[in-house]
Amino acid sequence: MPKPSALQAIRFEPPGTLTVLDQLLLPYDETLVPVTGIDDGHRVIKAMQVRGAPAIAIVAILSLVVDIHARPERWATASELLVYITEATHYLETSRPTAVNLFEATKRLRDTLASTIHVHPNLSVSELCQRVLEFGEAMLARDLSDNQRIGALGATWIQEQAPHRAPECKPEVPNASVQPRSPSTPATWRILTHCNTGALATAGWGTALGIARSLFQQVGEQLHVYCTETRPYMQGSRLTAYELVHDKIPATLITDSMAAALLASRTTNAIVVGADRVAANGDTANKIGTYQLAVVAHHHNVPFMVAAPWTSIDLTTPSGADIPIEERPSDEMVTAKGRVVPHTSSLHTELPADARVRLAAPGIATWNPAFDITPAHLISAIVTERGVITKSDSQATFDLAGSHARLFGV
Ligand SMILES: CSC[C@@H](O)[C@@H](O)C(=O)COP(=O)(O)O
Repeated sequence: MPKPSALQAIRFEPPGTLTVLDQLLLPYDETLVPVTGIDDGHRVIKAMQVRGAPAIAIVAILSLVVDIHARPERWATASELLVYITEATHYLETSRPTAVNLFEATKRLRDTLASTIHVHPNLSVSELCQRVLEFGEAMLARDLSDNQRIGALGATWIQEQAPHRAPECKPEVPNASVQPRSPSTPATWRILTHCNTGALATAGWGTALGIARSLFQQVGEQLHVYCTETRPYMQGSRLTAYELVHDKIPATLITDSMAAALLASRTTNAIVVGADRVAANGDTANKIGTYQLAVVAHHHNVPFMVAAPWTSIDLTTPSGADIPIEERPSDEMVTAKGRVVPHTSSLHTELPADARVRLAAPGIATWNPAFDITPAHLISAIVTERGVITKSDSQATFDLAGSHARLFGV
């Protein structure tokens, strides 16, 4: 089990104690929220107190673990418990629709338990509860090891494949979080990332941000990470910046609208993002704003990398057109309600509270998709824990079913 750290989104003490870091309050407040069962699990996922494709799946399953261990006397047989688990996992699936990790984990759990009971018809309720606990603990351990593998593979790929930066590049934007780099010393390696894909979105280390961590381990201060704010939830300014400052990785925050100007003014080795669902042809659903970064990367001939464990790859979904895109409530876009206020003015304190969290004119209509689809032809590489998957420039899509067969030896 990974040792507790300030960045640990999920804290589980087997078999029945689960808390999550309330990410609506970061970076200003580190509050742990207890998750005592599937209702709490559904609520913290839907409200985005915990978020990130892998973390959503892990918290859903662990909320079921604590739920069934609370009062196992509710069931007389393992088969009765399996009925409850089946209903509970389908309920947890209604929390958020896009990240496939949740559906992969719930289906795999149901199939595993049904097979177990078929082979061991006399399994007791407590023995089945134990199997669910082991399943959840294995998810935590596997996600962390997957991320560290993705980080190492991605960092190596960038150093081997991404264009080395010209020395005459402009220096980095001054960086307050570590010893300010002398203006005349530009970084050797520069990457841009979007949303939050670090320890706060996973069991630890992270996927795209895991690549940044691994690259920092290898090249140190010669790395400079640029992260976008990622409106409207602000995963970048509130969470990724928090992780980068915590790890003392040289970094600069930019607004979402600055990405094209950054690539136009500073040679960037790669744009590295995560994924909520990668379709069989490589089309990728990720945080809203990812698609436009891929277009900008293509225009500037910058490698565009998707970092995703195989639990985020959905071979049953043929293309991006088939991926459900979550729409979030309007007030999450036009107010800071429910999360820390990104721009609380110290002036005008006489205004009513609502006016101080309102970010748009009352009455304006909104469109608030939480994700968008990046077509496979804009993606240079998909970094998985089993290997980096690429395609020739003449290929518009990936053959991920073929990659899976090759990498898993099936
Ligand atoms: C390793 S996290 C990968 C993705 O889940 C991440 O990039 C993302 O889009 C998160 O969206 P969120 O809405 O914060 O759950």
